[in-house]
Amino acid sequence: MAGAAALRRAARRAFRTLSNSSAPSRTIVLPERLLSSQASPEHRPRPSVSGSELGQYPPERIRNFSIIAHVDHGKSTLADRLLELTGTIQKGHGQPQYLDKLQVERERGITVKAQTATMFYKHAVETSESHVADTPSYLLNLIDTPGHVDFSYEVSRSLAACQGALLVVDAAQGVQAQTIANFYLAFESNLSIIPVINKIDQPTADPDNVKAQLKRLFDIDPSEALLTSAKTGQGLSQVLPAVIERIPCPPGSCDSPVRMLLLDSYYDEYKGVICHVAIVDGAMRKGDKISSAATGRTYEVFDVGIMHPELTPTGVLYTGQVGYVITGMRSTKEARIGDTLHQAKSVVEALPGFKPVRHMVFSGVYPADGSDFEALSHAIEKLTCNDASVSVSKETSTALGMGFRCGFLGLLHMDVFHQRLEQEYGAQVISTIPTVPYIFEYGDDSKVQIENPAALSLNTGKRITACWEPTVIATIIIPSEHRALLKYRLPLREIIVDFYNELKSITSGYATFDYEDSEYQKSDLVKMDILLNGQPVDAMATIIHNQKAQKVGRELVDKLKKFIERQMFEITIQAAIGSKVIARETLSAMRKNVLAKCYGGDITRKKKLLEKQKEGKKRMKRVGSVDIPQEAFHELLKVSSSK
Ligand SMILES: Nc1nc2c(ncn2[C@@H]2O[C@H](COP(=O)(O)OP(=O)(O)OP(=O)(O)O)[C@@H](O)[C@H]2O)c(=O)[nH]1
Repeated sequence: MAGAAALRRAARRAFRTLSNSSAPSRTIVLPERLLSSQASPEHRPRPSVSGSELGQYPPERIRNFSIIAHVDHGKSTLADRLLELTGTIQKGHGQPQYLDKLQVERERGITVKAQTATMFYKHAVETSESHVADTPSYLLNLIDTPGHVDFSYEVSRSLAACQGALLVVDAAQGVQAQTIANFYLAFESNLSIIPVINKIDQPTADPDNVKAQLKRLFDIDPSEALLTSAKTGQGLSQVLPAVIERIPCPPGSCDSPVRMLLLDSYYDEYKGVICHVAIVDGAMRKGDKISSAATGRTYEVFDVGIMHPELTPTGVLYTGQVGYVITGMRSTKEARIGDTLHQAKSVVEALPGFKPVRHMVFSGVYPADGSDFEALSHAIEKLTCNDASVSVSKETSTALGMGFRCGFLGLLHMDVFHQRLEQEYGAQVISTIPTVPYIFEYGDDSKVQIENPAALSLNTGKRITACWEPTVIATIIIPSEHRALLKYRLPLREIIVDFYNELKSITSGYATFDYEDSEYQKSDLVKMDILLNGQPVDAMATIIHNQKAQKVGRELVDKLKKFIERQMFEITIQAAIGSKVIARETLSAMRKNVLAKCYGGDITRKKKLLEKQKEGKKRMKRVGSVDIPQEAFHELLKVSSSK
């Protein structure tokens, strides 16, 4: 039987080899510098903005708005056009979706992180008496948000800094699942919603049909819809006037002590923790002392400014403005998202903050090489500064050593987190089978939430009396000629793998899907262990429905047999529930006498062959008795969740 350490080393190396060989090559795209001597004056970005300039924008001349939509309906492209229109970035800056700054966003073509940009815009107003055009200047804060359901937490946080939202809908696809979800997020936050029917340049665009959908589903007056093409620029000139005329200015008292909402934070290697804030009352200046309502700690304001669209120091931020502040915070544990920062020593009422995040999917994250644990720990700490919606706690696996149990908002979020760990911090990781949080109740009425199946001990002497699993309310839109909108309650476990892909494939890519978390439901669940040569591989334990266990167990061992390489000795692969083995496969040994064909006494040739055999032994030692490629975990999950 292989020792735990050997098993651990084996698993790590096998994962690393596989992940290296299967990793697609990636191109690093770095944001271009904006300033260009070629830019025409109206398109040249402002190199700096002074505090006195900012002081010319009282709340009445400020509008804070988000762009929300279903995935790919054109939010980031529309944001580009608005940034160009206001001269915030140079026209044809050569980098589409400018606000999608992360490498992972550029590679996947999706927004995962909400981004704010401050724009200055002169608004022409016709006065009723003289018809003379007046052009007061406005300060507009635009927040581009992600469309994918996993990142709706980013959307709801962004909306807290806004009084209005542009609800972008693709003119050909019409209202989709996330259009509905995002509409309700904005509606429940009491925001003024401006419908923007985008992509009207497409041959299949049908804006009238989309207007009818907006009326039917959200009671939006068709005359309120703006028709645009973020691609050709058609209709874009109406967007910012509508923002100014239809979205209210931010509330707040200019004369009160400063009070602001901490919207987001991230870690910069050179500057430390950078907090994005929305100033609700008063003003914040460089050198001021501010306190956190959550921790009570006081900090000095080292730098303050706006995102224009890069960090632009202004020395001050006034009521209603959105910008950044750099203090002496050392980690984002100090910068709690949703916290109220306020003038030190003043007593202020804390702002409502945000709903706590609910983690839908948990998975173990381990260093591919055990000696990299400290480096991985550092990388995770820095990345969670940038993505505070991930929960992290240390855990130890017999198979994989020391690592972390991380909670994510969904599978895409998990994937993106792993990719960012690799790309931004050079960490090579092994992730275990994602699982959902189950609740188990014991005979003594105690309950335990299980985020790692291996942690469910059946030998506590306590009898499990009930189990619950999380469910979601899924919304599926099938744009067939009858345009069906389906709503189902589904176990969360059933949708975390492949559900979306399968839905897309059976509807030829037309169906869209969104879900919101719902309550826990009672379920008949069991823990299934996978044993290799009699030793349970904790990282492969799963919790599944009892009635599926037999079938899934058989398929799991079958799959593993295909993944595990033959060794110099026999390997048994078993699936077991408690002490009962429900499926078993045997991988026969591979035998070879390397010197069998070596006649005569050529010692160098013999040596070579023996060296080669040593290599083989090394691999055997390395493997212990098990070779588990990373993909095996995902394949195993597919088996266990799709039956
Ligand atoms: N034809 C046409 N294509 C557009 C228009 N606006 C955006 N697109 C294209 O639609 C695709 C998606 O655009 P994005 O701006 O990335 O969409 P998004 O809503 O920000 O996407 P997520 O951030 O992933 O939710 C890109 O290929 C754009 O070039 C438009 O008005 N007309």
